[in-house]
Amino acid sequence: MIPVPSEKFKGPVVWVAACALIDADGRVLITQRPAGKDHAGLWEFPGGKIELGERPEETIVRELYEELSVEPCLDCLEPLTFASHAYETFQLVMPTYVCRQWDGFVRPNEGQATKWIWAEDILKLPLVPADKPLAEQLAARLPKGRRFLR
Ligand SMILES: Nc1nc2c([nH]c(=O)n2[C@@H]2O[C@H](COP(=O)(O)OP(=O)(O)OP(=O)(O)O)[C@@H](O)[C@H]2O)c(=O)[nH]1
Ligand SMILES: [Mg+2]
Repeated sequence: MIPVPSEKFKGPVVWVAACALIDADGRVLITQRPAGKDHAGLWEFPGGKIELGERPEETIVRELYEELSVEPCLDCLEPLTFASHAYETFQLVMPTYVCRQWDGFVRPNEGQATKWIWAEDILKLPLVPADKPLAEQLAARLPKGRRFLR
């Protein structure tokens, strides 16, 4: 069920871009928000706020390098879906991609925990509130057994 914002809700729209990296076996990278950030301790897909003048794909390339030292292939970012969620102070809109090709190895740069996990197991983690539909989409698109997108 999608939460409907109350009519009194006046918070700004915040645009964020996120990306599920998928490894050769079909596992998905998920990261834990570090202490000091909102939703600390909850799990999310790597990414961040879209800056002025950026395409969401460029945000992902920048954020994944800053946060994890990996460089996703810009042309390999495949749109998955988007999240829309009314937080208390802002309305999140978050285009979300998948990517299966990148340069480098995951090295968390912000002290955040990371996990490579099967899509269906993501739903067992405490997720940031907007992310449950994203995890459900991924679990639906990555078949069980051999887990390939198509
Ligand atoms: N990266 C990311 N942010 C998410 C997800 N789901 C979700 O609600 N958010 C929310 O989007 C907001 C912005 O994301 P962020 O904190 O990653 O932004 P950022 O990397 O630019 O961080 P900064 O503002 O500390 O530099 C946060 O309130 C975060 O909780 C998600 O799956 N990934
Ligand atoms: Mg971030």
